[in-house]
Amino acid sequence: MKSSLTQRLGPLTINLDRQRFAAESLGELLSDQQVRRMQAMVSGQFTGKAVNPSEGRTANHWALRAAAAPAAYSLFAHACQIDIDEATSVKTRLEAFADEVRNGQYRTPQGETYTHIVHIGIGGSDLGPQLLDDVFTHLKLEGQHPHLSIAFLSNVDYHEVQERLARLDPTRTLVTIVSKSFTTRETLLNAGHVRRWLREAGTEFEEAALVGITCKPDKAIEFGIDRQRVFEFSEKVGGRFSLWGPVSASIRMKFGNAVFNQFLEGAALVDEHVALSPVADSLPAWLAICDYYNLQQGIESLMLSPYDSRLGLLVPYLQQLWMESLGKGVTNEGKLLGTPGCPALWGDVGTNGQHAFFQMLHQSALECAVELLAVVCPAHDDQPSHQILLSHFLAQAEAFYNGRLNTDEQRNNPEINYRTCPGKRPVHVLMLDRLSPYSLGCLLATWEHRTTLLAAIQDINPFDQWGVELGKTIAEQIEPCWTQLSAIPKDPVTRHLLALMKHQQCGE
Ligand SMILES: O=P(O)(O)OC[C@H]1O[C@H](O)[C@H](O)[C@@H](O)[C@@H]1O
Repeated sequence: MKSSLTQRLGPLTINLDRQRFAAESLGELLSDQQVRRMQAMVSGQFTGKAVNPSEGRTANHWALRAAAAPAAYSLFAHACQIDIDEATSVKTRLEAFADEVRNGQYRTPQGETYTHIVHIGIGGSDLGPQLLDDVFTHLKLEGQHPHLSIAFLSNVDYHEVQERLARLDPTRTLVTIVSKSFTTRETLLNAGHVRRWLREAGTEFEEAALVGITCKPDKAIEFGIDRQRVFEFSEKVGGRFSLWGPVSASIRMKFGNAVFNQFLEGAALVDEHVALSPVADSLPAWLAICDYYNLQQGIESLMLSPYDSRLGLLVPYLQQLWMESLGKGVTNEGKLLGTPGCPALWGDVGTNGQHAFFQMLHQSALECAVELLAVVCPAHDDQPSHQILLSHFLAQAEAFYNGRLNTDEQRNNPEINYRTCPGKRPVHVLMLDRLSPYSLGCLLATWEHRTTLLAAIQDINPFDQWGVELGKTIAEQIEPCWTQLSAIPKDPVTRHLLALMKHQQCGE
């Protein structure tokens, strides 16, 4: 066997032996120019260069972790000391407030402790904290507050609002309104619903309960949030890279600062590794190079299956990071990209996926890469069942690549070819020693660097999302058409559909 493409970083191990290329050094798969762009992306982030050219911004989400692990950064981040200081100062304020909520110093107007948090936000202001809440709750961490629960409100769907609020007591609920822009329609609408619900219990509850997390503190104050409880983060932190900072305030409150800071330290380990490794040799770079190579082979789909139920929300979280960052149509120079900027990312936990969509990946003509993630040491003591789970994990990794009955002769033999599995699916194997705040931080920061490096290889901007604007603008134009007779949708199909809906709703 050729030398193994295995790399280990802290609690994370990757293996890339099952790929379609033969190169022993992944850097060989790239041009010098691509490697230079990767270098510029890495050093640009850590030295405050405008790596987000379409918005003329730096990207300093990593400074949020530097606030928890300063030593690691002192080696390379002098140029961004101001960003680190800013992140540290808001972290200190937030830590103090989270402690006050946890230890009952910050109380309801009736002098009781808070028992619920409603976290309102969407996209980057929701997916990360939801993932953290889910994983950390499963981990049964010592720091977890015994009585504090979090309910997330993201969608603009009143069914959800009703259902979530019905289970909560407005006199003992704290509300974190999380929005980088503080203009997002869904978030402000839900915040309005929740504010009314609090007000019905008494205006004093509304005044005490609201906490704002945003880059636009003036807007949060204008909304009615006390300045003391507005926690600001930098405009240079992209929404989908923002879970490391005040966006996760509710997580600090429920699980404690020590737990959250371990999560940041896990991410800081990856930053240090990426910054100090030869650029094409870092662990995230290996993954990004495989992703790029596969795209060039026409493999435009990536199925991710974590073999651990506690990671059930990982895929939705990564879908935003990956596809909002890399789903671009042009390069930084405005040239059309010939391929998608990333494979479409989807998947579900193993072994569940094996009994649903794996069949299609084993036998159909769909070109798909496969990423399987295992947690080697479980948090329970039923070793035999974990060994069965890991056996399935290892078996699928083998089956996707080796296939079955896949010689030309077998494939063309109708007597047996219904059993043919072509194999040669590129397989990325990822293993975490165990699941912890630290290892999760390490995993998510790995994906962030993988994302920005894949962007650099292709010369695309991973930090903007202009496509998202289009639907928002059209929705703004459609909204008044429900109530104003003079407002009519411009598009004839929308006009037709709206008329049908109105008819069905009111029998017009
Ligand atoms: O945090 P907000 O400003 O409310 O934005 C929430 C989300 O809005 C948009 O959908 C963007 O595409 C996302 O990147 C962002 O995370």
